[in-house]
Amino acid sequence: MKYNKIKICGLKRKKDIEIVNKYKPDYIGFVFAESPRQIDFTKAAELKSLLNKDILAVGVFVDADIQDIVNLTQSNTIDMIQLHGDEDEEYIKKLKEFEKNITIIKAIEVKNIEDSEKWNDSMIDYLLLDNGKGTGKSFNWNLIGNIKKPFFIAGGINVDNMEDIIKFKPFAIDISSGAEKNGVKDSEKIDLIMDKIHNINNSY
Ligand SMILES: O=C(O)c1ccccc1NCC(=O)[C@H](O)[C@H](O)COP(=O)(O)O
Repeated sequence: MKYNKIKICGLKRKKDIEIVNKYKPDYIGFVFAESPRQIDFTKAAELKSLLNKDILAVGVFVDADIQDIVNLTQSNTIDMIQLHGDEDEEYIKKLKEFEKNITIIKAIEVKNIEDSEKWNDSMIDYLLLDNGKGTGKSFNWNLIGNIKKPFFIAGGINVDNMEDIIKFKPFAIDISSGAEKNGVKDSEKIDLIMDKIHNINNSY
């Protein structure tokens, strides 16, 4: 059976953790890059200690210092890495050398078909196809190429377009703005999103 996973990104309050512990997405994201959703290392460690152990925490970085990423991994503040900047294969190789078991998601802004296909032979574990960085806007889904890596789809996803996205066979879908009301994560929206994914997964 195909099982579509969900990542809810940009958590920064205790209340957000209470919400995800209730609805249990597969992944949550802590954004360490500059953003209205930015969280510092100390707060992320505190929130991770409250997070249900079945939910994996993804650290979202933009061209960050590799040592910071390694420290956050070794302290178990994060379980996976999402690189959302201009990180190249050399950077990824270095990260894997520091931390052999690290799981890396490389986020890219999709502007043409080659954008996604050029990561097929990379050391990354997953690709994340996005419009930008938490923009709340979609990219042109017809530009999803012949991707060999399992991939997340992000960018402007919400409860109303989830079914359309699933047709492109992502490993997971990633939602941030679509799970917010007045700039913060919203319990009702996350409830609807999780309900929708359960219905989709049960329909196979
Ligand atoms: O969310 C941010 O503000 C952000 C800032 C800097 C780098 C990455 C960021 N977000 C990464 C994500 O994984 C978001 O979930 C993804 O871009 C989708 O966001 P949205 O379009 O708002 O659903």
